[in-house]
Amino acid sequence: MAQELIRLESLEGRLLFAVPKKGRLLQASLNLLEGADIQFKRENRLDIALVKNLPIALVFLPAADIPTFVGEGRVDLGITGHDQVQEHDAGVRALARARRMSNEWDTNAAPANGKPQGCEIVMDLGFGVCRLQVQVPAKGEYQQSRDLIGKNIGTSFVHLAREYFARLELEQDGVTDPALAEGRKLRTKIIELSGSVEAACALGVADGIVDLVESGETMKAAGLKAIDTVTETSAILIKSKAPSNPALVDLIAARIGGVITAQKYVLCQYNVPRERLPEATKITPGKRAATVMSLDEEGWVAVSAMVEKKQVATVMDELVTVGATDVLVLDIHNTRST
Ligand SMILES: Nc1ncnc2c1ncn2[C@@H]1O[C@H](COP(=O)(O)OP(=O)(O)OP(=O)(O)O)[C@@H](O)[C@H]1O
Ligand SMILES: O=P(O)(O)OC[C@H]1O[C@H](OP(=O)(O)OP(=O)(O)O)[C@H](O)[C@@H]1O
Repeated sequence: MAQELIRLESLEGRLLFAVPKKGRLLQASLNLLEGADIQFKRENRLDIALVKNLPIALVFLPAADIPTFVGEGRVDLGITGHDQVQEHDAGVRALARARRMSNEWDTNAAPANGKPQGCEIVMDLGFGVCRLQVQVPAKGEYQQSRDLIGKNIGTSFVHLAREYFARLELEQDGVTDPALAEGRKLRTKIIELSGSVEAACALGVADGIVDLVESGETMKAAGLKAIDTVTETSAILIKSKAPSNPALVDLIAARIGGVITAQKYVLCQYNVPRERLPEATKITPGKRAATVMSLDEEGWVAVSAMVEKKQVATVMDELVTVGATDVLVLDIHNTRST
């Protein structure tokens, strides 16, 4: 406790950066921090770590809570899933609707710390890619989401699931007037589950579920199939609308952006006869433009250009067909551009 108090005091003047404390996004987030040279040592059981080389404190939080902390301006920056931000925003919309219905207007809605509410997406981080899908027993009677109207749905994403089924119910009932839509009670029952959602159908808790799917292994093992996608998601960097140190937020964003670019691209170098250069640079246009240098051999040039990793094999094949030789592919450790 004493150690925790000392730490809280030393947060003074530091930018607060929320990082998922466990789960699917943790390791990739730590790799990003390392790539961005954000140095820290996380003490055992402590969810706050002071960064040694920058005025930043990392706060390790559940991915699902990070949009709330950033959105309320308690924390300046955060890494979480886009699905979690969407779920949080759907929750905010539900609360606003409930307040409108009960005529409870302004006082509770004002942020306690006076900061503007909500978070902004700074960039996609390229990992944690998956889909939030409606799933039903593979051998069951339900074929489309509409068949689940009025049934029990198990999920951790209750607000997104509610909005999804509310839309389906409106469509089915032919309601187009937003005023009529506002006060309607949902016929579909959304059951909040905090984990192992895929077991809900087999255990008779739910008729269908709304859960994340990446490889589909979990879904298949549970005897389920996907019948619709609620949203697609990946990890994102978010910032509060009023960060305590905007310049430091921009610096961190630039560093993280550089690491992501480095992970996404390789450097392709080759030699090519000068007269084939236009064809070659069409294949490797580079991020801005390819670098072309003269070779100490008449009629030849050396070219280097960044190429997306996932395209590099095809690019190499194509370069050879236009007469390139000595094609090399090099890893990029880090990058920075404006
Ligand atoms: N199979 C997956 N593949 C890719 N990304 C995933 C996958 N499962 C979850 N994610 C991403 O990671 C985020 C956190 O999910 P995760 O299951 O790791 O949560 P958690 O914080 O460990 O909580 P829980 O205790 O509910 O499992 C999700 O919101 C989603 O953005
Ligand atoms: O399509 P797949 O590749 O099988 O991935 C999907 C699973 O991954 C996530 O759960 P996770 O394993 O993180 O644990 P959890 O169920 O406890 O959230 C998600 O909730 C699915 O269950």
